Amino acid sequence: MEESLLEVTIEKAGYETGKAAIRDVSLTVKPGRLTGLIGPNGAGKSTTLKAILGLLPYGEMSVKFSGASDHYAYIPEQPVFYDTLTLWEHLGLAAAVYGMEEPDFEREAIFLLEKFRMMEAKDQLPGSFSKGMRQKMMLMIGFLGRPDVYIVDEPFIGLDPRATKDFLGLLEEERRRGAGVLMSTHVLDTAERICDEFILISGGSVKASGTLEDIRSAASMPEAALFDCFDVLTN
Ligand SMILES: Nc1ncnc2c1ncn2[C@@H]1O[C@H](COP(=O)(O)OP(=O)(O)OP(=O)(O)O)[C@@H](O)[C@H]1O
Repeated sequence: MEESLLEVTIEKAGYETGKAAIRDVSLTVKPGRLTGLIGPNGAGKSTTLKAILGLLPYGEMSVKFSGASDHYAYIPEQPVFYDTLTLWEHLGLAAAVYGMEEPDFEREAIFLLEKFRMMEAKDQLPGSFSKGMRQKMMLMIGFLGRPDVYIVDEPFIGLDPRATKDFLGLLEEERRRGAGVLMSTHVLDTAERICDEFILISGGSVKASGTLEDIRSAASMPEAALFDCFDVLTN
């Protein structure tokens, strides 16, 4: 069996000790594969990602990054940035945290600035950026270190169609390199196209998981789009 980059078994996790916001959520991330975490507002998607990242006060759970793959990037839904650092300085700070050598940092940072069409904004402060530009900055910081595992919380809101295409192209390249991805999203038509597997969460627990075929079986809708299965399984 193919080795997983990340194996997660959450019995219970939440924001207060003893109070579970999510329960019985298990998932794996494999090399080159994209697992989509889907579910309605308030279902527990961000909570699941935060639990995996160790950001919650309460968790009865096991999170295993296999072997050398403890090198991961978390790309949050809400951009986080320093008001006094330019885009280039943010990338430099991330590179220092990743332990990158200066020439590698400069090559990769320039590649990403060109890829996301942000070269002109390189010396600007993100406080003056649009929502989409801030989101692109978070993506660039995530891609910079070329991690083994990407944990991405709703990347599509705020990105224009061209930026979405640039992002998906780069993610595809990273998957070919062997990186695995766990991504939460509401954009189900895109999820249906790009994900290998799905975890459908509602009310803090998993309602269905597996390939699109598995989700269709769970919904008893053999030919249906993910969107329609979602509707049936979360109602
Ligand atoms: N900081 C917090 N403190 C307490 N409860 C929280 C906190 N953040 C989220 N919750 C609760 O945890 C549950 C799951 O929320 P979560 O943010 O994981 O949903 P989500 O699936 O990511 O939703 P959305 O699609 O709206 O982003 C909700 O009941 C929510 O009220």
